[in-house]
Amino acid sequence: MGPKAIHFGGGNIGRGFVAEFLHTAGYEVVFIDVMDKIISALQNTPSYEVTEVSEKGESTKTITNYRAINSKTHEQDVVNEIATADIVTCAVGPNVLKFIAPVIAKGIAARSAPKPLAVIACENMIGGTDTLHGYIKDNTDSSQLEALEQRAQFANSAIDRIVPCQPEGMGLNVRIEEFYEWAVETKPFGSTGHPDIPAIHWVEDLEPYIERKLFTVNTGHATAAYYGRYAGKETIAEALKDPYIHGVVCDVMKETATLIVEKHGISPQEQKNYVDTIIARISNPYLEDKVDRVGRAPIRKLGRKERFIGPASQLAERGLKYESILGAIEMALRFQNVADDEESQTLARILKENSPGDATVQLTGLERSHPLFSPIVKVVEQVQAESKETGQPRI
Ligand SMILES: NC(=O)c1ccc[n+]([C@@H]2O[C@H](COP(=O)([O-])OP(=O)(O)OC[C@H]3O[C@@H](n4cnc5c(N)ncnc54)[C@H](O)[C@@H]3O)[C@@H](O)[C@H]2O)c1
Ligand SMILES: O=P(O)(O)OC[C@@H](O)[C@@H](O)[C@H](O)[C@H](O)CO
Repeated sequence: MGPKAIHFGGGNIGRGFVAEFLHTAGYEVVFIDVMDKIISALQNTPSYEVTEVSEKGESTKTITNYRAINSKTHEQDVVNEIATADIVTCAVGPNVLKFIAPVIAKGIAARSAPKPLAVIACENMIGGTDTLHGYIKDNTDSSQLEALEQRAQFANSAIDRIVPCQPEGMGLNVRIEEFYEWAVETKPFGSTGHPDIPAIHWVEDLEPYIERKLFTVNTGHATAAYYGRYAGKETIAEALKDPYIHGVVCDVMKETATLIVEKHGISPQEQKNYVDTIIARISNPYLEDKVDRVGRAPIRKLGRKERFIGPASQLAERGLKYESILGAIEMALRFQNVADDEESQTLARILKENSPGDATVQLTGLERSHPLFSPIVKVVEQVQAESKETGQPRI
């Protein structure tokens, strides 16, 4: 019998990235989700296809050897699976980590295997696994906390592959880009050694990888999404065809590059090559990645350690330029009342009900004494003024 992986989140990146590479590494994958539609499709379909699409054409892999459990209706089954698994991964979204933690805590408490469970959260966020670890500790009896640290090892990761929302009628099949990067820190595995997953790039210090990824790929991507939506574009590729938006995205990435080069000692040429690759990747017309997916959850994206405030605050602290990022933040603030995006409704409410300073604190978590605080307050004020005139931001 091969090793067993429990993966939370049978969505785009779950099926199109994590499960693909766990499968290739020889793992049986047990998908855990709360959506009946995904669970029954996974339970009733013995394989699905992951197709890489690029200008070179298409290349398809078939994924098999998986099962699926609905954690909403079969929690004890999930606990039993975790008790005998080798690895737990998740790609559920940063805001969902607190909801999956209780069942993971119960699963770890039920373990008797001598080898610790490897836990790797695969979310777009800094310290995703640390955050999940914190929630798991909150859900573990204080008498069991020492045992928890012996039974499981928690490693942060940086994960990069564009997996758009899939068109209707695709079933479980996923169309994705060819490029991928999955960096995971080695330290938490100590003398046990890390799991054997060839797709993973094991690194001692994850910070340069996660910051470079989040502050380049995701900052640029979100900038294209917010400017694109404002200009009435449907996809990121369409947005980047617009010379003005293309220029703004490049300017934003130039600013974040200054930080990446200065803070992480990456050479300017290496960072430039990285940026050029990202521009080509996000311009991929074969992906049909919608601006609403990339802009989703604007409050999360405006968070203190996230893709805009994260780099802009660090640039401001160093006295470096961040004006283009400020423009992207202004566009993010205009991502209000977007269909099926709860945070975009909350954003509209926060901007309507609060003073510019209070809204800035609520949305960004910036300290009032921070050098970035006043420039953001001005941007918030500007967007609030537009909404007052018309009842809506200028979209
Ligand atoms: N799509 C991408 O291009 C991409 C790339 C890198 C990283 N990510 C990150 O991966 C994560 C997931 O993104 P996605 O695009 O796959 O989103 P998605 O919405 O396609 O998938 C999320 C899945 O999690 C499931 N889920 C929600 N609550 C759950 C719960 N309590 N228990 C179990 N499952 C639950 C949902 O039903 C859904 O199937 C996010 O953090 C995202 O930032 C996405
Ligand atoms: O997943 P989010 O909402 O954090 O960000 C949206 C996209 O930028 C993101 O999913 C990218 O496609 C991905 O991070 C590429 O690796």
